[in-house]
Amino acid sequence: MAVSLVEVRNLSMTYRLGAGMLGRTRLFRAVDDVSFSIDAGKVYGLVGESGSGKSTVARLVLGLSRPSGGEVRFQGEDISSVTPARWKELRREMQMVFQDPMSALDPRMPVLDQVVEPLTIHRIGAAAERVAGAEAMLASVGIGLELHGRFPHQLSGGQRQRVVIARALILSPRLLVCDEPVSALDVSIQAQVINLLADLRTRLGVGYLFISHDLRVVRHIADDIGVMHKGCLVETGPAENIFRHPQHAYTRALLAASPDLVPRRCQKGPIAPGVSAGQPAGHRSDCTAISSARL
Ligand SMILES: Nc1ncnc2c1ncn2[C@@H]1O[C@H](COP(=O)(O)OP(=O)(O)OP(=O)(O)O)[C@@H](O)[C@H]1O
Repeated sequence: MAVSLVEVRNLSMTYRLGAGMLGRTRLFRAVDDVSFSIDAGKVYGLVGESGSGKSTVARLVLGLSRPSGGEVRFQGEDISSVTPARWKELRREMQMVFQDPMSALDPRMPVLDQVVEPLTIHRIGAAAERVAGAEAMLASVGIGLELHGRFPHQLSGGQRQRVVIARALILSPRLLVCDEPVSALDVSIQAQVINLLADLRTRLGVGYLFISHDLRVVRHIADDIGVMHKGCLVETGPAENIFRHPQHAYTRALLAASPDLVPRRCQKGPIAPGVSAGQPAGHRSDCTAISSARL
């Protein structure tokens, strides 16, 4: 059987919160027994309301935090037990695009240099090759030559996010973790950036962990979807199955919150009481994940 690009097994993350009234440290389980996999070149969309644990999963997949339980395997390798040398390679193979492009870019560095820099850090190619590679990558994300000398504050939000995407993809990663990559952009620009990401994954064969609270965005790009609720993955499966035959009440509630996307028959199921997209997560629920089988 082929090895998955990413395999997340029984992942949990418990945060220690400050001492409560009686001076005891309180624990908060932000991610609870989450399992899913992403095949090479595929897009796994992780959706859920604010606070449901999506970004925590992203940090764990990237190895930026240590899980309290479970493991993340990247191309079959447990990322918690790799050597420092292998870790450096993994840093190159896993790249990320976050919501705020401004924080991902150096405000004092012109656009072209921003994309050359990762090649320099990883000592890839000679100086002239790095520049040629960066120019080609900027062209493929739709950033013309006239913008190469500009600084981040001289770009629009959409242009900035394109530069961030070019900077991430210049290293030819196998995985791109996109955490709310378009939520800071105008709706008209969101579609352009999503189309660009969809096009790039097809052309470059890179797999995505694509996180969004917005089902409309995820539907455009994801092959498979996982629905998170209060730290648990309550449903996972092929995107079309999730949209057409949602099994979990919370998934139906999320779909009902995006009525323009829901096929009419999906709106008939019972809606979980008191749940809507964008509501902060409160107490834990039961964590029974429903796997939506391929039809
Ligand atoms: N370092 C931390 N210490 C304590 N609690 C944390 C920490 N980081 C996140 N949390 C909590 O864990 C829960 C999950 O947070 P996370 O950022 O993963 O959610 P999310 O689904 O990505 O939300 P959003 O869409 O708003 O970014 C939240 O309740 C959050 O307050």
